[in-house]
Amino acid sequence: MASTSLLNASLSSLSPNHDLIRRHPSSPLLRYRPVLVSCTSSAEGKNTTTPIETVAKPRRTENTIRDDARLQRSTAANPFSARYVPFNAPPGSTEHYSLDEIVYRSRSGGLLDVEHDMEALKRFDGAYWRDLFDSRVGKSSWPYGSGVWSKKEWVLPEIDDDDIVSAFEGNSNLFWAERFGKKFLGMNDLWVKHCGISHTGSFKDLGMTVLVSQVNRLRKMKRPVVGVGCASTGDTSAALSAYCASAGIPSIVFLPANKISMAQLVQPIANGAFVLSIDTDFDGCMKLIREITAELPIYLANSLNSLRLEGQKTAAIEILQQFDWQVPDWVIVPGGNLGNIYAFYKGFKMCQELGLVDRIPRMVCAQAANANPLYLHYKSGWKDFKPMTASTTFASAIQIGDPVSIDRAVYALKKCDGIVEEATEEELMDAMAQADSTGMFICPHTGVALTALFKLRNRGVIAPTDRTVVVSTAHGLKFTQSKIDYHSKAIPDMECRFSNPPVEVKADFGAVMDVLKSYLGSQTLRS
Ligand SMILES: Cc1ncc(COP(=O)(O)O)c(C=O)c1O
Ligand SMILES: N[C@@H](CCOP(=O)(O)O)C(=O)O
Repeated sequence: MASTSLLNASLSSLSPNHDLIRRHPSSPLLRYRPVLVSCTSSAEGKNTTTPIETVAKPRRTENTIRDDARLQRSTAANPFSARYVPFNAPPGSTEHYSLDEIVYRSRSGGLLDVEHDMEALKRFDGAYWRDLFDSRVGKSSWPYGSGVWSKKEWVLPEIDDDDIVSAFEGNSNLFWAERFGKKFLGMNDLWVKHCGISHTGSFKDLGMTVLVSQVNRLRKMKRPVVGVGCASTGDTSAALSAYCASAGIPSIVFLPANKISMAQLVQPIANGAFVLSIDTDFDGCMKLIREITAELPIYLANSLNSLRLEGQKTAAIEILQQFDWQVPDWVIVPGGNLGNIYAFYKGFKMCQELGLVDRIPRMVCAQAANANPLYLHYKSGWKDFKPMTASTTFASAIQIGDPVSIDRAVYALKKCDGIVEEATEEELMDAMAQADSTGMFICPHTGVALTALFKLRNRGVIAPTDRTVVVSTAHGLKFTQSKIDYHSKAIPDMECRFSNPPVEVKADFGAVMDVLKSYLGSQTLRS
């Protein structure tokens, strides 16, 4: 007999809604000090030298890994740089800003992008970059033990290692979804990139390490940054508050009241952020934080700030790396404020432009049907974009109706021959339950992405043997209430076809035997 009460009892009073040291030549400073001088050049004049192991010096016990990094620092000038430029600027545009300026918008009010000196990066060939990035995986050297900072030259090349605030984020698991792919989709090459198995439980850590590191640098430069603020559906605020707390920087978070999960709410509270619970939705909070950061010395941490995307793009590079630099056919990403889909595109595109791979994957952006402005825009043939008021969705972190990165998302999807899909509440919850039943424990947003996969497989757009990666954006443990509701069959108008409620049984040998025999019998019959 199903026991809703068992599942809900302990949580009912709480839930606000349903919910390094091997010294390694991994520093580019180390690499271009001796290596550039002595390197051999290829036909195109590129450095083809691959990273060389240096002998590990015994570690002085009083040194921290930061001290070790300082000792390894080269005196040679850093050849790499980056700056802000208007996003998708017209040819001939000369507008640009130093990354040390506090600027979120171009002169015309448009989005910004971080532009790297690609000519400097191109002085090294694809094999060089592949080998360099590969040489840094799994190390504890500061800061390269981080999956983000292992790509530092492509992220924030000019920051001093001492200013970096990192939890050694990234290097997340790329899970071969063998049983899920075979059982539900007839696929043999399906993968889930678990970006949510991370310091604060979502992919936001990848961007936040970059943003908070730059803030740390700005504060040391005595720039007027008293605190860092964001609007959030729960994950950005968790990441911001953790990285700020780690660096001793005040954080301020604007949360839509009663619209985020309890696990997400408690994260900034525990990390000492100044938490404002505001009686509006995410879009209302976003509007407020933009107005407030224009008035007060609070640095904006949402993905409107293009620095964030520099960290997030490393997840795309990591996927290629984990496939030994083979390019998957499809990458499916759940979308809300729409920074991440562009970040993935940018990561893949840089790998192609710098010769690490020869093509980029097609991408799919998946939205909840209750918050689907991008989907509607796509369906209209990219005609007029209309922001909307998003309705409640179990995929609460993407309950966003007026995404700030709409232009970035459309650009990325057009460039990669991308597709936009949507998922109803029932579809996303069923997909989440199906994935969980094969050993995963995913969040509802990943359920949205899996629904998109189901639909594209059913329509024959994605073939059974296509190598496909579904990006899982948050840890399922942040969204347990939605799973409790589902498995309790406590969701109005939802069949909850894959629910698996606990069975209540008396503490009696015979009674336990009876239910077990019945269970085992049903298993035998099914196999
Ligand atoms: C768990 C989760 N998945 C997906 C997204 C969507 O990412 P983006 O806003 O970059 O589209 C977000 C945040 O919006 C999120 O928190
Ligand atoms: N899901 C996000 C929404 C805000 O997105 P951002 O990437 O612009 O910060 C959250 O967790 O707050």
